[in-house]
Amino acid sequence: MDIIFLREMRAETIIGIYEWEKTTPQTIEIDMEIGIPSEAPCHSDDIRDTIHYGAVVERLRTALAERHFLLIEALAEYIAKVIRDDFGSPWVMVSVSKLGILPGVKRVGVSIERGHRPR
Ligand SMILES: Nc1nc2c(c(=O)[nH]1)N=C([C@H](O)[C@@H](O)CO)CN2
Repeated sequence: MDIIFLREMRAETIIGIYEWEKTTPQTIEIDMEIGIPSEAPCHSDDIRDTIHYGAVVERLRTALAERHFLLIEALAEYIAKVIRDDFGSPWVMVSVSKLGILPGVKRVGVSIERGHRPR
């Protein structure tokens, strides 16, 4: 399967289980691997045959500005669902990191994989 990857996308969102986190936006970092439905764009050279990565980023930035989650797990699940349902990806890997939230830890996060990845 061919994969589009996006690394270290930063976004502002309300995320967290503690009271201060429910009012203060935090910067999160998102890494994505997005399976594309076919090899067609490699041959056609046509953006209509693939997933427009700019459209993914725009869609997620809008959603993250509006949606609030408690857990990074739930946020990662939401992102995976958007990519699969709205962009038609058969397989995604999504990692969400919080930066500098724990003393002595540069970043902490979760990675999830959804859908089927054909060999
Ligand atoms: N597995 C998780 N553990 C924790 C989460 C989380 O989203 N998933 N969140 C927090 C707090 O919001 C924390 O990031 C604030 O310091 C704690 N543990």
